[in-house]
Amino acid sequence: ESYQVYYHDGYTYSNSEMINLLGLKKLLVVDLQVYAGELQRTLHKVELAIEQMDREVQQLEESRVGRVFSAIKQFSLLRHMHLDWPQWLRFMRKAVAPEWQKHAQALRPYLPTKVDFVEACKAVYILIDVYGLSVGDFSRGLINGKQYKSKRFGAMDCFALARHGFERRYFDLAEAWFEAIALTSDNDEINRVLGYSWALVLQLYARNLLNMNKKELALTVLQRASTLGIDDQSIVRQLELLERGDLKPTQGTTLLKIINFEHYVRGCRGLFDPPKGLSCHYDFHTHPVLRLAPFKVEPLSQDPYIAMYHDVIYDSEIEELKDNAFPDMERSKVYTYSDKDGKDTGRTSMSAFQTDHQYKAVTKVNRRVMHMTGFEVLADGSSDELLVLNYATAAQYLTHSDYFGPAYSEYIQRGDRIATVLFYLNDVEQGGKTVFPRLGIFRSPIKGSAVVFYNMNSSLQGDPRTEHGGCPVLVGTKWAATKWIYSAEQMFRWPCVDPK
Ligand SMILES: O=C(O)CCC(=O)C(=O)O
Ligand SMILES: [Fe+2]
Repeated sequence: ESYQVYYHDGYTYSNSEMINLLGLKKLLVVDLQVYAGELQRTLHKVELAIEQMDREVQQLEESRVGRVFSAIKQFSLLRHMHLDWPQWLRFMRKAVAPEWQKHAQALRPYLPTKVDFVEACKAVYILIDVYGLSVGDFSRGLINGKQYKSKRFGAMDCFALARHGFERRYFDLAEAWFEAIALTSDNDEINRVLGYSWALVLQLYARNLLNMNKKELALTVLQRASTLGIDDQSIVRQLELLERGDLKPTQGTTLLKIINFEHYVRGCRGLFDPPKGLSCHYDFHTHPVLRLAPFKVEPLSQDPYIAMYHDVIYDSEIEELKDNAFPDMERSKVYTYSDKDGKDTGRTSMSAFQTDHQYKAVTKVNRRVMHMTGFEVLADGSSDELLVLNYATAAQYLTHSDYFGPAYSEYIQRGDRIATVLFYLNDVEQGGKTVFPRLGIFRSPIKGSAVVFYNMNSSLQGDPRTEHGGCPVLVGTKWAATKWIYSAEQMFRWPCVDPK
């Protein structure tokens, strides 16, 4: 079995990149195994030598008591100390399995960077914040009342997340993560091998408590250190400083509050009321083929027009789209932000554009978009290529608009994104809703359905009410496909709308 390691700009929290990371881990474990084997053989040799030296020391000890060292013993000791010991000193400095160490070191550039790691921490914090989860429950795999067996954080995970919160001054959530460490079943892990110490954990925990103005509790935590058998000078010092009142609390903060964050969160939690006064209907008219097979349309909003279309993409097409897109998926970009590579923490999905005619499913889906909307999508510049998306657990697309506005460089030729068709390619176990915060509308993904919405008003200006987002996936993964349709080509297809 061989594993290929791909190097690219960072690891997103995503299925395809986790597969790469797993491959890397397997390679490194092999290196470490060989290293361990060599270490064991070396250890065995050293132990044999120690045994022998111990025996010699015993015999020399007897000579010392009698104060008679035979000429042989004298010579042998002198030779050993002069010739053997420099060898042993050299031996101790020598690397074990150096070529395997070199191999492992060479893989270092492929390890996730600080940026990747911070983004992963952020993703967890966003999940907790958006869904209002209890850190204690979440860390043990209890999510909205459902116990997930394989989803448990270890002590090191909880500590890393606590530290992230502490460093970013999210003291309340950090406290919950510090507490979660105690709930893990492997909390002896800290202190082992890599030199993390309980002393450090307790100090940061106490500091965090102080910042939350819980000085008494902070003192208790530090005092507990000695009963836990932790003997560390820095704890004693911190205790003194705290008792003397020399440590002052730092002001905390909360997670970034984006525009309409409150509404976004309400939508993601499914707390909006269902739309009123709209009823489902069959669409027989948008295209002649619909007379035979009408679409099932569930309107969500009349103005701006938003509707859910049911059973508009077949399972076989879905499989074809996913299979073809998966190997080409890259971190999704955001074009309207100034960030130069387009990578944005607000959009953490992976995606790949699929050219029309690249394979049958794309052609069929594009044609269906035309039947659903009555818009042209195949003519040059009339739409973006179909974008197949995968949101891993915790991935999301924060609130945004799909239109660009007049500053868009191709505004004159292409117009703007008049409509969006978003196909759902699977059911998501928990989370992953599409939310329109300003309109109080949300929808959970349903495999085979699509949301269709018009982004522009009847005078062809971007309609800010169409602002929407893809909520973080809480459990499972989310597959979707987006078709963005541009206005210029639709000149004669734009439905007449009653200006009210
Ligand atoms: O994934 C979602 O629910 C939203 C996707 C979206 O907004 C887009 O692709 O433009
Ligand atoms: Fe969008």
